[in-house]
Amino acid sequence: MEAVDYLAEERRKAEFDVEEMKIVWAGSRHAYEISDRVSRLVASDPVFRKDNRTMLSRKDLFKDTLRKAAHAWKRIIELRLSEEEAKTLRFYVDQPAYTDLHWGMFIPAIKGQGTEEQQQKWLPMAYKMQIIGCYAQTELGHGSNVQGLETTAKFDPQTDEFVIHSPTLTSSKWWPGGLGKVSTHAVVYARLIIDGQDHGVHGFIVQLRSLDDHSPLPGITVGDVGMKFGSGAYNSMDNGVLRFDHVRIPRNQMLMRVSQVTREGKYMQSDVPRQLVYGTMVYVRQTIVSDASRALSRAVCIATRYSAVRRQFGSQNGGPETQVINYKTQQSRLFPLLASAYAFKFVGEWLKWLYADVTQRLEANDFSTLPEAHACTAGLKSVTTSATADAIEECRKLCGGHGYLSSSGLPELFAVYIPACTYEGDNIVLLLQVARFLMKTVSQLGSGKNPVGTTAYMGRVEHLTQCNCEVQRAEDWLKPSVILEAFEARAARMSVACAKSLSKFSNPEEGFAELSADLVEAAVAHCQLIIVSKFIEKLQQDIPGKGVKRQLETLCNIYALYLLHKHLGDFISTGSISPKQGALANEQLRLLYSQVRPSVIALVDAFNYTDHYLGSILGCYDGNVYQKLYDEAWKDPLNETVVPDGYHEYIRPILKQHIRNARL
Ligand SMILES: CCCCCCCC/C=C\CCCCC/C=C/C(=O)SCCNC(=O)CCNC(=O)[C@H](O)C(C)(C)COP(=O)(O)OP(=O)(O)OC[C@H]1O[C@@H](n2cnc3c(N)ncnc32)[C@H](O)[C@@H]1OP(=O)(O)O
Ligand SMILES: Cc1cc2nc3c(=O)[nH]c(=O)nc-3n(C[C@H](O)[C@H](O)[C@H](O)COP(=O)(O)OP(=O)(O)OC[C@H]3O[C@@H](n4cnc5c(N)ncnc54)[C@H](O)[C@@H]3O)c2cc1C
Repeated sequence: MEAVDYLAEERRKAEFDVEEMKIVWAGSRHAYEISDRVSRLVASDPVFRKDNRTMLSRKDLFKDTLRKAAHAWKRIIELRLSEEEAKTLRFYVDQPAYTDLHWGMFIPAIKGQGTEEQQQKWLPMAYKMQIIGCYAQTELGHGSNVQGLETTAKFDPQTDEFVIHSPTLTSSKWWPGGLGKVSTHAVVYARLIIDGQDHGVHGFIVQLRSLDDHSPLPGITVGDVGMKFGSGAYNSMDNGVLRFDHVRIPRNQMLMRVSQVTREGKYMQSDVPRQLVYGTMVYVRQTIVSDASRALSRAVCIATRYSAVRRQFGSQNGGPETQVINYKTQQSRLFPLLASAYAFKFVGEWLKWLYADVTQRLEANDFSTLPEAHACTAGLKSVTTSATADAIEECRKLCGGHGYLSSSGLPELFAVYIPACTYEGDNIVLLLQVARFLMKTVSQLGSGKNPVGTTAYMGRVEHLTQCNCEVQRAEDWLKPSVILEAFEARAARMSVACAKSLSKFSNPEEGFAELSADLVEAAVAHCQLIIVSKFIEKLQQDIPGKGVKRQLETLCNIYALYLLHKHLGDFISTGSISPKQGALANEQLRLLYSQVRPSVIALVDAFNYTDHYLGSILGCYDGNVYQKLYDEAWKDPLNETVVPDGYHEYIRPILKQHIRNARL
């Protein structure tokens, strides 16, 4: 059999209806149709070509990004694309650009923190891209500690203006995407100072560049922070540095939904919580969870298809060697990642719902679910991005040597993805926020206030800290109630243990710092419980299509039992399960790998990714890997000449040195 036929043969083995699974993956038939149409539109447009991206110089890459962003905007207008279609277009264009921050943070910041009047003034211009904005929060000296920002906004009652200033080197804004070379405006986070009194960090709309010739306005120093990790990758983005030298803006450019400054310089707070100033981050963290499933599914699609094509060892009587996907070690590394991609997809959908719900409540001045929304977005952002970053690297290794080639698509995907563990909140810092939320929840148990939402399980803490797992045979691990209780017991016991240890410290903050590593582990256990439980909830829905639900059940079990195996120490040391039950879970996991094996190619086909989007020779749909790798090699600039540039200067003199030496 030719390499090109391997995937066709695999597709024949699928035990479910792939077309129906495509709809489940997309979220709805409507979303599937949009995704399918727009991905083909992008793939067939030469402006969106990206196969040469990693070869471009920084300047050429940046100009290419500007061209793509302008072309995308033109197509959005010409084709009258809806918001959903435009977002899908951005996703398939697959090149980080200033527009991500304009649409993803600048506009949401004004929507979430601006008054009605401010929204009416700024949003129409932003929607038409008559102004382009970014989100300027982080500084050279402070990122995680938002309260520690140094930029100042002093109110000048004489002129009814704020004076924005960078008092120190460390107060220089540093990192904001789109700031370096493109943004005309920014939402700038600065300390509000009135009459010498510091009112903490607030958001201000500041114009940075002229709308006529794009030059920085007086008092503004702005530029790009420089090359980042990897070739291509996030270097298409102009992450920027910005300093203010007493820049004046009108008073009405402070975002005033949360607090206001009057003409007389009086500081007033609305009855909305101060934390709404952080609202844009909650919004973006929620979108990052869905992005994790996209990046992970892309890497998994590449590694799965290649693993079915690649053969090593095991040839019998001159027959073909074994497909590497049939090695149990390959399966135990790859299949949990496939299951994780589906798990992150469904938890991302749920988080989107949670965010919509909290937004609706906020509009009605109900702030009760804000702390949970913060904890869920922070925790799930952290857990899904860390797992995805590790998984992309694992997929590279699963593809052996060829995974290290740029044309595999994996090195660039890794380089572009890993900052997700840092931006929108360093993952450890965010898990500590979840831990604070959990410790608060535990401390309130027994106070008559029942925990709700994702911490509702804590309401059964007495049972969960005493219950015994009922598993006696491997197949008992297939019961959703058994899996759920094991994950709930582990999470509850880890939180309770941390709370007990904390109570021994006379200074709770000192205790929190001392125990922070354990607290992070408790937070991870809680977040993994959320992901597992949302996957199980998804399966309670009506899911049509032959064999679709069954495949999803298998994936859900793989995801849960893989986590259980990986964190066996937690489960056993908390007494949530016994060592024997841990061994039975692993036995069941092996059986599940065999069960899902015939369908794995179809399960990655269900992502419905075009070859253009995947950007990988190893992952192409037809599986014609070797011919494509061979052809691609000859396109490298080094192969433009047979004898390389530099031969006469640097190679020939070495090769000929014996002649020179002989003459001496
Ligand atoms: C191959 C091509 C592929 C292309 C792929 C491209 C993909 C592109 C996808 C996406 C694009 C994304 C682009 C990303 C751009 C990045 C942007 C940024 O990074 S913006 C900057 C983000 N910065 C941070 O996240 C900073 C992190 N720090 C904080 O959030 C906070 O300071 C804190 C650490 C959470 C809190 O610190 P602190 O302890 O000082 O807290 P306080 O401020 O005192 O507040 C304490 C109380 O407030 C509650 N709280 C905190 N945060 C929130 C919140 N966000 N919402 C609600 N409540 C909050 C906290 O719980 C405390 O409550 P109580 O205990 O007092 O009740
Ligand atoms: C590609 C990229 C794009 C970005 N885009 C933007 C943007 O558009 N706008 C913007 O404003 N910002 C942006 N940022 C900045 C980003 O939000 C910050 O880098 C991020 O919040 C982390 O902050 P930091 O750099 O200060 O890390 P630090 O907080 O300095 O982290 C350094 C180390 O210290 C640890 N640490 C810090 N605090 C604690 C603690 N309390 N307890 C335990 N450990 C701790 C961290 O875990 C980490 O290991 C971007 C960053 C990147 C990389």
